[in-house]
Amino acid sequence: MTDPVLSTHALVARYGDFQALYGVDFQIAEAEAVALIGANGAGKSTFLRAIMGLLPVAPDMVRLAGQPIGGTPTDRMVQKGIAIVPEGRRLFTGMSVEDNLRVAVDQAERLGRKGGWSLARLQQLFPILRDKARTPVQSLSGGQQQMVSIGRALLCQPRVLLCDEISLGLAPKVIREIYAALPEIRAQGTSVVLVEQDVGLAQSASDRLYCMLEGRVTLTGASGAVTREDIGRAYFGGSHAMV
Ligand SMILES: Nc1ncnc2c1ncn2[C@@H]1O[C@H](COP(=O)(O)OP(=O)(O)OP(=O)(O)O)[C@@H](O)[C@H]1O
Repeated sequence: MTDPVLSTHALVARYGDFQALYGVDFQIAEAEAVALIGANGAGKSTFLRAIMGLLPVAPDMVRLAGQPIGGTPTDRMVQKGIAIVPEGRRLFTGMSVEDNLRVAVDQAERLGRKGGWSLARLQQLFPILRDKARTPVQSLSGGQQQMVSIGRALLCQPRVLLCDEISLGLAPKVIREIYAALPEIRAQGTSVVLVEQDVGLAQSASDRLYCMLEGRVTLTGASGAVTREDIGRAYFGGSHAMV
C-alpha cells in the first residue's frame, strides 16, 4: 500500500468509564475505499467520532499524511480535509436543498479549503439536487436527504470522506444510485471510509475492509479476498460462519 493519507494507531476511546475502542490500527490510501463492518455496538460510529475529534484522543493516535492530528477540534479537522456524512444526516430543516449546500460552500470558503466540488458538479452527480434545489430538505425522501448530506460533505473538499451508514433505511434502488457516485468521488483523489451494515454491499463497494467486534479490529483484508467464513468469525467472534 502507498503511504496512508489517514491512519490510526492504537486508537482508544471512552465514554466516561466505558471503553469503546481498544487500540484500533487503521490505514487508508489516497482515493481508496475502505469499508468498516461489524455488529451493532461494535464501535464503528465511535471510531469515526474519534477520528473527527468528537471524543478525546491523543494526537498521535490519528495521523493525516503522517502528521498527528488526533483530538483536533472538528472544525479544524474539516479544514485539514476530513469530512463526515453523519448517521441520521443532520440537515438544516426549514432550509432548502440549495441553502443547505450553500452552508457547506461558505464553510469551505471560511476554512480556506479549495477543490473540485461545486454546486454545479454536485448537481451533475445527483441531478435531484438541481431538480429540488428550492425544496425544503424535510420534504425530501430519505435517499434524497442522504444525497444532500453527501453533497454537503463533498463541498468541504475533503481528502477523506467518512460515511456513517449511508444506506441505512433506504430502498435498494436508491442505495445503488448513491453507491454509483463513489467512483467519481474517488476519481477526485478522495479516500472514502464506509461504515456499512450490509456486508455484501460493503465488500463490493470497497478495496479493503475492516471488521470490528467489541471495540477491536478482528479482521482486515482485501474485500475481494476475505471469505464469508472469515467475516462470520470476525463479526460474531468464535466459530460462527455467515449464511
Ligand atoms: N454517547 C455514548 N455514551 C456511552 N456509550 C456509548 C455512547 N455512544 C456509543 N456508546 C457505546 O459504545 C459502543 C460502541 O457504539 P457505536 O455506536 O460506536 O457502535 P456501532 O458499531 O457504530 O453500532 P451501530 O451500528 O449500532 O451504530 C456501544 O457499546 C455503545 O453502547
